Amino acid sequence: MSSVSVERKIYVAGHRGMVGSAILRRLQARQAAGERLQLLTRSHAELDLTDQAAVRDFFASEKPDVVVLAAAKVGGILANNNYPAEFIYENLMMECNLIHQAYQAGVRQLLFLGSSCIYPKFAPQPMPESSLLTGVLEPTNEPYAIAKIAGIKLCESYNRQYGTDYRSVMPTNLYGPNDNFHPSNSHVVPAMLRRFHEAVASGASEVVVWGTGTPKREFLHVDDMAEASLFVLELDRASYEANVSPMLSHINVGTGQDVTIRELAETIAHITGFTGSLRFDTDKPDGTPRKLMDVSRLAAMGWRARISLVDGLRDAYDWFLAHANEARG
Ligand SMILES: NC(=O)C1=CN([C@@H]2O[C@H](COP(=O)(O)OP(=O)(O)OC[C@H]3O[C@@H](n4cnc5c(N)ncnc54)[C@H](OP(=O)(O)O)[C@@H]3O)[C@@H](O)[C@H]2O)C=CC1
Ligand SMILES: C[C@H]1O[C@H](OP(=O)(O)OP(=O)(O)OC[C@H]2O[C@@H](n3cnc4c(=O)[nH]c(N)nc43)[C@H](O)[C@@H]2O)[C@@H](O)[C@@H](O)C1=O
Repeated sequence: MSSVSVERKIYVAGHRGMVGSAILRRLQARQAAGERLQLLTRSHAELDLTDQAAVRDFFASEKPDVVVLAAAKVGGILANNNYPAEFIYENLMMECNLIHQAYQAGVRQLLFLGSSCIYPKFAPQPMPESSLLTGVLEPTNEPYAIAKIAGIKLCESYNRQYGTDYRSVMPTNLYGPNDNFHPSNSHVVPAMLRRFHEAVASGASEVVVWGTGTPKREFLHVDDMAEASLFVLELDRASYEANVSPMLSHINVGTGQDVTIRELAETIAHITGFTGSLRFDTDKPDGTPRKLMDVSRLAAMGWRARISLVDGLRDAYDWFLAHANEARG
């Protein structure tokens, strides 16, 4: 007897962003290999996800089976600190609209992307999922973190009350193709790739690095993140539920290894060919001293990161060189 697979209609929200585009690339590759998938996307200009009525109409007419929520107001430490109202308002609105309207339209499965900044500033290291809501948050990104925590709790609440299958992954700091290379609003990896590249091009003898250089961060290449996202989304429900609980259902995604910001700067100097000196601008915030993910929950489910930091940074830099004119920022 031949089995006929049912075509799934998957809506990737935020498909033009770094993570959404990486997830879309993987899904398109599977589609090209013959998998029965219908991929649904809308740019920000076509559908403003903070607009409740527009999101309601979109879900009512398109009725996707699965939603990947990779759209968000995103930025580095300074952007979070400078625009707290935008970070809390836009993220809460997008999450409420998408999760509620997905439920209303009968969406079976949804994957919400949060962030490692949901954990307390001084959480135990590495940070297990259970450290959520056990302490005070890092002030530079508290509004964004509160919105991300609300996203987790929205998914859990709809699951508990309505029996939906809405899952959450918490990525560590990400980087890779399609990143935002804005000089001041971006995250540290794209900011440094650009700044060191420009220093080499201009013959500058010094590059400024924000903060003291002592904070530690864990970095995951976006292709690993895309793979992990689809891995979690597609785990059968019994396996997923065996590893989570209804009120602690999110899953950390990372490499389980971190480096200091100084070490990151030295590695990026090497990759870009910068041989001058580093100057640490201690007027800029350090943020959380350390945020290393405990990735044992995801490892127990069967997924591990594959791309090393050096290989991943080279790939991101190659992408930047090839797309210098069109890169965001
Ligand atoms: N980058 C990182 O280091 C990390 C990211 N994450 C999370 O991963 C997810 C994806 O992040 P990332 O890909 O880096 O972010 P990007 O900024 O690269 O992409 C975000 C996407 O969301 C879209 N978007 C933003 N606002 C709206 C809106 N009002 N309506 C419709 N679309 C909108 C953007 O469109 P447009 O650009 O046109 O506005 C963009 O396509 C987010 O949830 C983020 O919080 C978590 C941890 C680390
Ligand atoms: C993903 C994560 O991203 C943010 O938190 P963050 O981890 O602090 O991320 P960041 O990449 O901006 O900085 C990491 C470290 O690097 C240092 N640093 C040095 N030089 C530059 C620099 O040139 N740019 C930036 N941005 N940082 C620099 C910087 O001072 C800090 O010590 C939040 O949005 C948070 O909400 C979130 O989710």
